[in-house]
Amino acid sequence: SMLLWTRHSSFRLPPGPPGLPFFGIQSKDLKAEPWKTYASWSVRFGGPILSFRIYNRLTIVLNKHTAVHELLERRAAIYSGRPMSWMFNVICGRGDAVFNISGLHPRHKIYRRYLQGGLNTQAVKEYSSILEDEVDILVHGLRETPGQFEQHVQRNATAVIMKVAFGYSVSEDDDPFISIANQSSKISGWAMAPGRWLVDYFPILRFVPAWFPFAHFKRQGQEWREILNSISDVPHEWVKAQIASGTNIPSFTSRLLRPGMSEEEEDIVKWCAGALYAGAADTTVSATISFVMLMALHPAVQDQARREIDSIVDRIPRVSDVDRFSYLAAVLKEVMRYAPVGNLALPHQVTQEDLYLNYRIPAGSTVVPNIWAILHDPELYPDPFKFDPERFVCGSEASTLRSSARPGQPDPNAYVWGFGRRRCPGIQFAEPALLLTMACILHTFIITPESDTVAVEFTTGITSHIKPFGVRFIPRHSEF
Ligand code: HEM
Repeated sequence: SMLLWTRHSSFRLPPGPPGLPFFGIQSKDLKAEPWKTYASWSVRFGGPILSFRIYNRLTIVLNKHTAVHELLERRAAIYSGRPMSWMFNVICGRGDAVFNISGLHPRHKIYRRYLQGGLNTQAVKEYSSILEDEVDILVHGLRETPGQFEQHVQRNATAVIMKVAFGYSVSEDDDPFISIANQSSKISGWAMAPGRWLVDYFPILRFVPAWFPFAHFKRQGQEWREILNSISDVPHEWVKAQIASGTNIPSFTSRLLRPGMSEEEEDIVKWCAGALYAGAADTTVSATISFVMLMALHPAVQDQARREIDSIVDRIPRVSDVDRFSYLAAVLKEVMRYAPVGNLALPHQVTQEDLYLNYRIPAGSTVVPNIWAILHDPELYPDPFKFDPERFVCGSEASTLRSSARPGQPDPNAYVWGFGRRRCPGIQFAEPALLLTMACILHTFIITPESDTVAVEFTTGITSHIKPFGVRFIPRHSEF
């Protein structure tokens, strides 16, 4: 096929499992924690990078930090694409979304500029009161109904990003914007499921007319396209109506909208605001859940973090305090290392044929960075399955959030946010937001497991977290 044709054809592809003729590797083989499967293939087949096929599409997995730095960062000019999903991008019409658009498309640069403008340190200061109001609601919820811990964390993440993106206040239950957002991410998950849609592998099928007996995918795709289009307009139109009636509160969208904007410019604002929800909701929830579970399992770490917070503030922490919590910053790094939110980041696509360590990387291959394997590489992180924030404690009083890790143990921030031109644009927002949540929870509660015997297991998905087990939130003070 086109994909495997190459001018470096005398060089071998990276090693990997051959899979079945025609089918290649089947998606069911990658159902549970595929990052661990990929890491084990590196041992079995040898070498820091692997390749395997699903139908006719080649995936290259990067299991070593050296490969990730060399390819996704140093050679970012040709490694910043996204794999083409015919079902999702073309038939469902989502190709212009920030996450899906090619890094070579001129719009990608504009998106990144808008996102950086709306999520930098200065902008985050303007969102402080949103974060603080919402974390107070979270802490109150944990006090009232600790058994619904996951729902409280989910509500918090959603409410924060809806207010930041659109100035919209989420209501108590059955919020229409939340059901829209959930519907959209559910459909996206189905439409992007690898191996599910033959048209992703044999794009010629997209020309099959929708009435054709086996063209279920096409009728399904057209239906999803209409739903996705109409629901991504809802919050945007809501902001415009608020602005028109003079009742809007400042948000990412309202700051960028100007009278007389072209349709094209408005479309860009809409896709960027939509990406905020998609980028922030599940990631923040995963990190927070893993943090709570790890605190329940590691009381000494929990105590030390709380002593630091108590020594700095004698009230509920605020955004302006979080830079001073250096041990807590080390805890966050270790949570993200031990339980990475995105174990495989998002797949990149290489847009030109390349050669690495004498392996050929054909143009169009999907390139998957195995962040989990890197963060559990014993050469970088001795005893990698041990949870230990001391790895990242610098010793100096002046150490801050952005200080680098102790020599020898690289800062996980170099990996957990992805790579090169596609690196997460939400870091400067996500870090203080997470530190605030962590500090407020530890200030208010002591977290203990309900049972002495709990096994640490992880969920599988684009994001992953420790599977919640029963925990108690024991209040340290009575409310006011
Ligand atoms: C714990 C929190 C978070 C983690 C671990 C995280 C991680 C990531 C990762 C791994 C990627 C893919 C990078 C790549 O392709 O190499 C990504 C992309 C992205 N993230 Fe985040 N993220 C987090 C929070 C956020 C937040 C809060 C926002 C927005 C407010 C956000 C917005 C985005 C966007 C828009 C992209 C797509 C960038 C592109 O395709 O060019 N993320 N993130």
